[in-house]
Amino acid sequence: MSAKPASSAASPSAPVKLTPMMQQYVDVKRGLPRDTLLLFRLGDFFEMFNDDAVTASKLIGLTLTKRQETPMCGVPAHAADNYVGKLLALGKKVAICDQAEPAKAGKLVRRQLTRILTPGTTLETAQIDAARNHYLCAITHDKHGLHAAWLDLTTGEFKVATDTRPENLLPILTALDPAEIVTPENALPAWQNAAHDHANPAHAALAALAGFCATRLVTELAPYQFELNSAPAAIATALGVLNLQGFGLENNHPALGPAAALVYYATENLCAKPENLRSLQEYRPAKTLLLDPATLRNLEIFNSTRGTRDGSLHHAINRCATPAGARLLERWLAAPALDLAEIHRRQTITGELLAMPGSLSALRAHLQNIRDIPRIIGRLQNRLRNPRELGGVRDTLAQLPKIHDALAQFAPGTTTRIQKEKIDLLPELHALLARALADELPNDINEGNHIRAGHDPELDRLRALTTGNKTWLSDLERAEQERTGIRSLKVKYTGNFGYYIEVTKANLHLVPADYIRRQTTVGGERYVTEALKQKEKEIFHAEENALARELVLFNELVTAVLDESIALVRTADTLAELDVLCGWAQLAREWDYVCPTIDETDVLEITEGRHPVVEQMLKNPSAGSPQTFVPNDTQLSSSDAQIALITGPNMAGKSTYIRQVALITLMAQVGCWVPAKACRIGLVDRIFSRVGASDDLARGNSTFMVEMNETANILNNATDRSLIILDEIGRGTSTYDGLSIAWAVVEHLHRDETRGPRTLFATHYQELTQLEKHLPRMRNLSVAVKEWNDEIVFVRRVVPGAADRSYGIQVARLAGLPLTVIDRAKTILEKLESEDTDIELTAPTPKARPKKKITVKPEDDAQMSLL
Ligand SMILES: Nc1ncnc2c1ncn2[C@@H]1O[C@H](COP(=O)(O)OP(=O)(O)OP(=O)(O)O)[C@@H](O)[C@H]1O
Repeated sequence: MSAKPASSAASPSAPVKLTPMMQQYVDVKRGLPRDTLLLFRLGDFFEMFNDDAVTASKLIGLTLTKRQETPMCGVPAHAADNYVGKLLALGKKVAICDQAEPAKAGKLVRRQLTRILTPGTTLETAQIDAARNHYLCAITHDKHGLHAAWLDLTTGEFKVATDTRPENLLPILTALDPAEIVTPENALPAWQNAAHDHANPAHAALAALAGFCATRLVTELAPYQFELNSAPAAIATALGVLNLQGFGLENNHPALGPAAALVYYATENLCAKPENLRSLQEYRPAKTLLLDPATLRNLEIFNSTRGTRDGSLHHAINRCATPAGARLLERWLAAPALDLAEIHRRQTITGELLAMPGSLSALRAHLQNIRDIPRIIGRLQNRLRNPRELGGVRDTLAQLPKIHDALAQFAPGTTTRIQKEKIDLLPELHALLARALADELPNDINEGNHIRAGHDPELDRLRALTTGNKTWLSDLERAEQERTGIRSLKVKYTGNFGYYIEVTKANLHLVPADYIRRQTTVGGERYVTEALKQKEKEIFHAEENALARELVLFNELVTAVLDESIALVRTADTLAELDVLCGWAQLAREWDYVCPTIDETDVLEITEGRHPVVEQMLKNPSAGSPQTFVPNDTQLSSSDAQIALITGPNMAGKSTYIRQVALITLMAQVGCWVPAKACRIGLVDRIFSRVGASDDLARGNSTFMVEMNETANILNNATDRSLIILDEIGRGTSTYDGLSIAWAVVEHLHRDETRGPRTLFATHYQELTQLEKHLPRMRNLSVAVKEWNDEIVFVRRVVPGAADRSYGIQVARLAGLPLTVIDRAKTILEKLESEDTDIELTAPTPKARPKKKITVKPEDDAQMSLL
């Protein structure tokens, strides 16, 4: 970790002599990085001191107190997870220092740092979203390109990637949405500086890289942690292998540097080697459909523009019953494989599931009861152990035979049935857990009572002692009541006092001589006897012994589960896949989806396509009555109808149409069925989009600059296999500049004689429609509206041919603009459209008169004359 020492816990101005406990605190704190808050266990609380206490109290509203001038605040130990979760969500790092032995009166308890929780390395259930992957990512950049590694510590997924062009890796990194990024010290400021240096040929890529880091928590490590020389050995040790050749990785793979940094950082934070790393895979951009960062955002793949999951594509096509399924769907959408066989396999399974609705619903019902095995195993392997996790394994294993039976309903030989072979029932492990674990399981191992009676004779014996002793106590109470004649006499227990006999004031004169007085209370006196003291020792001893025995048995069960971890995780992976595909089958049934044909051709043909998200929203609106989505066709091909230029009134449905084509393409390429009557798509290598206005003022980029950056990225990186959707390019500047840019962009996309990227271009620049005559692979489409009494009715139909006008004023009226403004706009429009340019001005006088026409000399450019 960046070895910046923490500020001393003691105030520098007052070199006070510290108590032994505070000295212990200061010693732990001194070893931590400066930005880490230390939670220090004191009995039932975790306390924070000094600056940490001030910071945390402000951030999460804890009450700040002072003890001997030391600011402090605390959280109850049993609720610490929630408070830590809040701090992590705010981008803080939290170190946990726990008691390493039971507290004994008058003796300083030994304490030790048990783990450092950071947004990217925490494993606690309360601190992570069950339905989302949780990545920690490390990146370096040098003259050979961008090198990255990412790790989901909750499941052990570990990958590396390298590319000479950062823009080829930023799509996947953005899609992974890491909770924390690790970089070498000072790398980020260098990228930020280079990003502003336009003379630097890599400046655009570095700007994008700096932009990717800007919104995330970045942790800096010393550059030597990224050293390539020592990396392979360090990684091999973490993975428990001799070398990395088995993973197809050469020792000089430049992403091993970042991978080694991740291993180091994870080890530091877990305060132990991460035990759930098993393999390291290489991600290759050329093998996946790339979705640019802008496209992920614009097409609302994982989050809607409002920042919610609701309204995203992931949300619309996620019908998973388990969190592991939802996470797999997220991974599939982040990196759709360009692998026809794999796409067809998923499509086929979906079809087979869909064909047997009864078996499908049975299967889904059983999947509902599956617990999150990959994360349970991850926590067990990394020392986060509690009885409920084991219960999760038991309950999941109990479901497997039912899932097996449900899969057996499908015809032998079907791909669906093949999944059955991949499910390991692990009957012995299930029998052991079912026999050993109690029905109701506590979350805290120290509560005991998680082992079922009858599983272990020794535990049963110890428990009988405890119960026997408790009976002895009630017998004692009765006997003493009789002996003393005090009917209100009670034998009681408190945590800090132990067992005692309580006698009320009125009866004190009846207390026998052998009672030893221990305490006076408001209502009476508390006594002990020699026999009671003796019994107390026995009880404590028996309880302690029973708990210790339970711990031994619990650890044996954990070992038994971890011995099968590979089979368990493999089975869990199969179940997650089945879950996604069952969900898709359900989705296809609910929304009448079709299985698309995916091949190597260059076409994109959709019959009666619908927007998967808008369709669902219209049907189930949060307010108002349900509406039906109007389907539309699409015919594109890189060698024929390559560019579709879509014109039409505002609000007609242009944006919806072009987005629906992109979303259907993405869905088809992850293997999902699609909202259409028929669909055929030649594999797409990248989906680009330039949609709507967004600015990046914080990083000094105006709306127009962002638009042009995104357009530049498209023109520089699109191939014949790409799909491009462009929405109103050039809108962010003056009309003529914008029109000229849009014009040139269309020409550029059409520049190759024979083929080009399949493109949908929505625009209000009516003038562009004339390009159809000159660009053979361009087609005009428009979204039809009906006109009635100077009003328009949206019919949402995409038809061949250009729109005749924009109907902007009619739409403005629908939007509620004052009628005076509408009337005035109409007058101006009529004048602008007529030969008469003399517009009578109303106050206040505009500074410039609107120009009416573009005047282009015919000799300027043959095509420009079209204007
Ligand atoms: N095919 C359709 N069926 C039903 N409703 C649709 C359809 N297409 C679009 N809509 C509805 O129309 C609204 C406007 O669509 P959209 O934003 O695509 O219009 P637009 O032509 O791009 O408008 P502008 O040019 O003003 O940006 C959408 O919010 C959606 O609710």
